[in-house]
Parts: sequence; structure tokens; C-alpha cells
Amino acid sequence: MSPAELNFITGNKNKLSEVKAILGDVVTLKSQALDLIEIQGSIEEISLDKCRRAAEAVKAPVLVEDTCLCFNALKQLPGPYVKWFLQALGPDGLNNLLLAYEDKSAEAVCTFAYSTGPGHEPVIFQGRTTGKIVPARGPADFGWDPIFEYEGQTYAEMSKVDKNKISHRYRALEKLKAWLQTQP
Ligand SMILES: O=c1nc[nH]c2c1ncn2[C@H]1C[C@H](O)[C@@H](COP(=O)(O)OP(=O)(O)OP(=O)(O)O)O1
Ligand SMILES: [Mg+2]
Repeated sequence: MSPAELNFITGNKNKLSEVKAILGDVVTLKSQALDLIEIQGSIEEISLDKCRRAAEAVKAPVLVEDTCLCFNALKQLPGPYVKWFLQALGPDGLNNLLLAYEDKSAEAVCTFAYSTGPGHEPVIFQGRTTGKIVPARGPADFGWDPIFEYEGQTYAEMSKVDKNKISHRYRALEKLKAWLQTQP
């Protein structure tokens, strides 16, 4: 039987509402907002470390997630550091980073990590969606949604329902759901 309840540790309300919408009735999602230290490293290392820290802090099973936005022309930067780039430059500034390059292709990468508690090595589930970086279109409700275009529409122009059918987060949660079903 899969855990009936997951405790998703995040400080991001938009992530939380997408995860709730995508998981639906499959699991009961609890959440706690903790400001966890995020190390530098590979995408996987960052999520694993974040999960270990969350499990230590909460002393119980935890789910965490780290999101990256990777520009191919910039050798996958800003990647895990997109939060700081976005805070400093805004979506328009992020788009401007690619002005000097012809290649506007990008990948949104979502990496969940789940641990059954302190001292238990986390498992990771990753989803990727390929798109391109464009001048902002659509409501600026969530992060870099207005500049990430997938099949002709930016994430911000899509309804939440449509974004949640193709997003990096949806693809990662499909893997998490499949794994939960295999758990005793
Ligand atoms: O689907 C998305 N569409 C647009 N923007 C997004 C999305 N998902 C994350 N984002 C933004 C939030 C943050 O600026 C950065 C990721 O940083 P990241 O550390 O994973 O998120 P966070 O610090 O806000 O929340 P948390 O407490 O879970 O670490 O990209
Ligand atoms: Mg964070």
C-alpha cells in the first residue's frame, strides 16, 4: 500500500497548488513551508540534499522538489539557479539573456525527492519538458511561466489544467505516482 499521506516541504504556494491539482485524490497532501538551504551541484545532488535536510528538520517522511530552467545556448544555465536570476532580472531579463544567441531552446526540469525519514536515502523522480524562451506573454502569476513556450503557447497562456497535462512537474509526478503503487 502506498503512503496515504505525503508531506510536501516547499515555500512556494504555486508549486503546492499544482502538485495538489496533479495528484488529485491519489494521495492526501500535507504541506509545510520551510526555507531549506539549497547547495550548488548537479540537479540530482541538489534535490537529494534538500530532501535529507527536510527529513532531518521534520523528523518524518518528506517530499521536496527543485525546479530548474535550462537554456541550451547557455550550456544549461541558469538551471537550478533560475530562482536568483528571476529575482534579479525578472522574466524579461531572463529572455534578454538569449538575445545574443539564435538557439532559444530550453528545458524545464522538475526533480522530486522523497525520503521515509532522517537517515533514509531519498529516491528521486524527474520530469522534463522541452520548449523555447520567448518575450513574455500571458499573466505573470507564476515565476518564468510567461517566457516558456511549449507548442505555440507559453505556460502562462495555458489554463492550469492544460499546463498540468504537459508540464515538467506533471511528468515527474507521473513517475512518483507509479512508484507509490509499487510500495508495500
Ligand atoms: O512551473 C513553474 N513555472 C514557472 N516558474 C516556476 C515553476 N516552478 C518553479 N518556478 C520558479 C520558482 C523559483 O523562482 C524557481 C525554482 O526554484 P526552487 O528552489 O525550485 O523553488 P522555490 O524556492 O520557490 O520553492 P521551494 O521552497 O520548493 O524550493 O523557478
Ligand atoms: Mg527553493
